[in-house]
Amino acid sequence: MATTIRTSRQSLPLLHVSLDDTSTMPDVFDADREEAIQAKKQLLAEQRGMATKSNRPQIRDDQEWKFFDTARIHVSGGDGGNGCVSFRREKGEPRGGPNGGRGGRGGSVFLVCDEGLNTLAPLRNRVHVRAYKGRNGLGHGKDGQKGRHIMISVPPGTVVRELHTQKVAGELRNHGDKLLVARGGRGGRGNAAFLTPRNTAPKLAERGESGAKRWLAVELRLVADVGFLGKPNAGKSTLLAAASAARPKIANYPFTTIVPNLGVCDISDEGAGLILCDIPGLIEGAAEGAGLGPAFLRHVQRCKVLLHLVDGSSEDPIGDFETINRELKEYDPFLAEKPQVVVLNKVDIPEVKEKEEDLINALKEKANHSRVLSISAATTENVKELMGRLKKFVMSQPDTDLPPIPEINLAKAGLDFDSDDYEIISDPSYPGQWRISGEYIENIAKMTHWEYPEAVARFGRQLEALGIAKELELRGAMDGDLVMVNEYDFEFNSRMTNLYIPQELLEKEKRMEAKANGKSDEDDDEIAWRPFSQGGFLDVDSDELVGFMDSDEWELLDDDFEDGDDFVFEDDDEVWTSQ
Ligand SMILES: Nc1nc2c(ncn2[C@@H]2O[C@H](COP(=O)(O)OP(=O)(O)OP(=O)(O)O)[C@@H](O)[C@H]2O)c(=O)[nH]1
Ligand SMILES: [Mg+2]
Repeated sequence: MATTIRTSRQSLPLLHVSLDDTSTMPDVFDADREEAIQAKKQLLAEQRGMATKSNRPQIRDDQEWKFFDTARIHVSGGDGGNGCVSFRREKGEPRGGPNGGRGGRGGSVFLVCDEGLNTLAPLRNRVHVRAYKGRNGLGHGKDGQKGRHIMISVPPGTVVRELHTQKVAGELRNHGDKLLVARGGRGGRGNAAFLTPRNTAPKLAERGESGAKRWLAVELRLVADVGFLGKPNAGKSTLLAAASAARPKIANYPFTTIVPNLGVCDISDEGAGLILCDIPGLIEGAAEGAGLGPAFLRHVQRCKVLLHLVDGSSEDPIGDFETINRELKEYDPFLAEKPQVVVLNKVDIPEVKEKEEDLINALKEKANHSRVLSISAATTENVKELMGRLKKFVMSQPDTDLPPIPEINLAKAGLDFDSDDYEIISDPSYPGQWRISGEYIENIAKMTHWEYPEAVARFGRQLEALGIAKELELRGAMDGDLVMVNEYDFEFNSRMTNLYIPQELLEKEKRMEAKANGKSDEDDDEIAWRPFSQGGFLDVDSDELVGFMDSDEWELLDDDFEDGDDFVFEDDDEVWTSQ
């Protein structure tokens, strides 16, 4: 079978535009000639249905493409910097006091309410949001710098939930409202913090606490005073355009509006400042999801008053009115309870004008109140009057619409979790093995530097203090059993003392003691002055820094900060004290 291979040459004639063919054009000045060429180019392109500068659709400016009212984002607070192990070294004082500084706190992630926004579109482009790490502590008692916070701007009316539990964490309603959604980790304490009369040369420090990490479901409920309701084509967008500077799309077909439009009333002094929200029209079956409207109904949940627009030129205006109210009741009884103002539209049309009085009376009867008015959104007849009355009515409404009650506090990180909240899991088919899970204990394990015997011993004391050691014993744990916390494991020891001190370190310790007592020999000396990370101790005349991580970590941290960045310091940053 013969296959046709499309070569570029084959497609060439299609694309080729003969610009040299100016024979049909009059011989004119260069500038004109240029213009003529452009005109011809455009003509050719248009004939072929190609997009040109002038006929290209203006997608960029189309608000409808930029409107998003839901988003999912993953936020992570920066990890705290690690504490540092270092000792003061001075001539004549070979073993000075500990002076390792504390790691800086990691930056946090905040959502901040910005009234200049009315869509969650920016969050769609940025799914993972990370705050900056705190820097590691340094010698000379210097604490590491704090990591920078990250602020995410969201529009008023943004409701934040934890995705996993769907619990509400809060709502950002007013400009400047701030919600902490992922706290940065605390910095680990340096060895200076572990100085006690009994231990004057603590060789331990903490790793930084990890920042909180979670997925969030973010949802926008526009905040407006008046929400428009009505069938498609009733003239809702026309009314919004008549009363405000908003310029929504208006056309004589249903579902012209496909996203909510907000406008601030700027006609008549009485109505000025009223925030109006125009949403897509509702149709029969909306409660079951028909049409576009239902998805947008939550945007009018925050409104104090609903403006129910009835198209006077419809075949059955009263039927329309009833349909909408029925659908509303079925879809969301809370919305159906909201006070309505009923407006008969299109009274500029003579046939409508004729029926105006009857329709108004019928609407009053069906609505069971007298807040019924006729207007023409197209000619703006009575629109000023309507806005003035609307504003008065809105002002008279009580502030019953409270923001959702927060059900979960996202301000917690690592050690803010309840220390009693742990679980000991054992499997009879694996005797002698125990797994401990719980946010608090897992964080403590993460903050322990397992290479430092003293740090491991301290972890043991913490297990004891939390009652976990006791609990293990009660459940039958024996000395030498395997205990696991996350990826860390160690041997159970009912006293939880001297956990896992490797033999070589113990020997080194002895040599140090011997040296301090003046009993060292040449060989020991050499070992003693090697850096701690290489198995030795400290240098003579300078601070010996022992970073917890290998040197890669330091370089990585440096990259996290750009020159000239200013760091945000928190006033309430607690300082840990040694126990
Ligand atoms: N004669 C007359 N026509 C009107 C009036 N108000 C709106 N219209 C026309 O009705 C048609 C629909 O108007 P829209 O404002 O787009 O209606 P809508 O309620 O926003 O419709 P959807 O967005 O589809 O829900 C347009 O052709 C408007 O010009 C009015 O007061 N008088
Ligand atoms: Mg519309």
